[in-house]
Amino acid sequence: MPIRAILTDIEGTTSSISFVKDVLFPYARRMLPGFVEARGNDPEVRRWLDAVAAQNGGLCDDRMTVEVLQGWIDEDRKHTALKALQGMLWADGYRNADFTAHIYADAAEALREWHDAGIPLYVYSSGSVPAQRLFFGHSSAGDLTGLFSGWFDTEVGGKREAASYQGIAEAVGAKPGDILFLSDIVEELDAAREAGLQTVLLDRREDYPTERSGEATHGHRRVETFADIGV
Ligand SMILES: CSCCC(=O)C(=O)COP(=O)(O)O
Ligand SMILES: [Mg+2]
Repeated sequence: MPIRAILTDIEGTTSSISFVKDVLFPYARRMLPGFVEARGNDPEVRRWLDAVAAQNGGLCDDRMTVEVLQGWIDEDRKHTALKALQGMLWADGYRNADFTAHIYADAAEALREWHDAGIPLYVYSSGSVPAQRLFFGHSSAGDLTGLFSGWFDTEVGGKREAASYQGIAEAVGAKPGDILFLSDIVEELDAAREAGLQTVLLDRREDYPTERSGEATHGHRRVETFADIGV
């Protein structure tokens, strides 16, 4: 089947899980209390703090809200409010060069090749769109933002829901069957396949030391690097 657009996940797909879990999440956890104290009255920050407080019975003061958010970071909750706040926190880290976003060399190379071949590239991650732009703008392979034609986060819907992929196909103006979705999570690939997208499972040894095979792949084509995708 022809591929007219490629949609990619980030964590575990273009980039290592350990960079997100061992660098980005601890940074956000550490910086959160000072950030809320300094910027808690900015409307863009307040909006998300209030959303978290409302979800917890509306009785939270900021200190309690910070504790709730730190708990969500520990649980790796993909909550839109947490992801929006994390994006704001990481902006400082990238600006101060506290870290550079990890991208697998094979992913950077393939993304450049596909872009040069005229294939539109899109990102779909639980990380907020501003966080995605920061990530690819400060990556170990340089500023890759120019390679992408569009960005999607959980504002379009959850990554395990078929409707999200239908929404993305409509937004990019392509037939679902012409889009290839890349992810390390089989439940995300299941949802994309249900919406009619083509799928490939990234099964990177660094992220998943035990190879996923047989039933664990849910019938999705499996590769270990972007070089094996063969678009
Ligand atoms: C681009 S922001 C850092 C990644 C992140 O916060 C996250 O939750 C990654 O989720 P993904 O959907 O890319 O697996
Ligand atoms: Mg992922």
